[in-house]
Amino acid sequence: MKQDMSVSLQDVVVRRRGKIVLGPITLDLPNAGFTMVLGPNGAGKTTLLKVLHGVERTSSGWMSWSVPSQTARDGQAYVFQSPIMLRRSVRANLAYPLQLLGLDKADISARVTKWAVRIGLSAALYFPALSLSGGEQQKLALARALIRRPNTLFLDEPCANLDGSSIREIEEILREAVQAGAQIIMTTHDLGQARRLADHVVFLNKGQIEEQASATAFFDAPGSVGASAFLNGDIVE
Ligand SMILES: Nc1ncnc2c1ncn2[C@@H]1O[C@H](COP(=O)(O)OP(=O)(O)OP(=O)(O)O)[C@@H](O)[C@H]1O
Repeated sequence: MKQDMSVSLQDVVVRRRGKIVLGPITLDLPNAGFTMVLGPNGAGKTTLLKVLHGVERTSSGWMSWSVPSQTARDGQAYVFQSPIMLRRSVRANLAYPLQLLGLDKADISARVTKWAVRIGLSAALYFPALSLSGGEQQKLALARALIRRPNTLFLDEPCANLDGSSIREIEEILREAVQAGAQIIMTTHDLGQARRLADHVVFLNKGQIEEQASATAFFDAPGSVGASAFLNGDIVE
């Protein structure tokens, strides 16, 4: 059974070299399936994802999940824009998070086999992960995150620089994860992808939340000047 992992931020501020790069942010984020964090370059999207994941030091404010913070942390996975692979085989990369969880060998083998098939890499199980193409590495990174069945998956631009067929495959895997009960909080510069996947949108501009809405409301009738400009492909002031 997946737990409902909603999160609240109150007056959260992140400073770097004395400059505010995010906040102050006050936000109640429901578990909405797919939440897209959108906004222009440098708006603070990656920083917000890292705050939510607990790996970005905040200067002030507080955050609370609807479950104890350790439970929230244990249920999270984060896939970076450039996947970080162990310098080992595809199989070792898939097995690693399950070994950390202490699962028995039979369970690990079954899950690794299932995911290798799912991402089309069953013939490459013993290849070095670093010999894979960019799209294959990204699918492997995603599988390595999903193989331990997280409640909350953070994805920072998971499809940057990938071709159309890789994007399609990755979106399908993400949809299945949400159908299975995970929530996904992700950034993308691909507005087509945001429209295809989003249930909920958080729009950031200059470190501030300018709008938060259901995907339908956001895309059909954006409520802020910045979001309208962003959706029109204009320069966002
Ligand atoms: N290590 C750092 N030191 C100082 N400033 C940083 C650092 N990393 C990011 N910033 C600044 O913090 C702000 C927010 O960056 P962030 O990466 O969160 O934005 P973003 O919306 O994800 O951008 P992009 O769409 O370009 O990935 C930007 O102004 C950026 O220049």
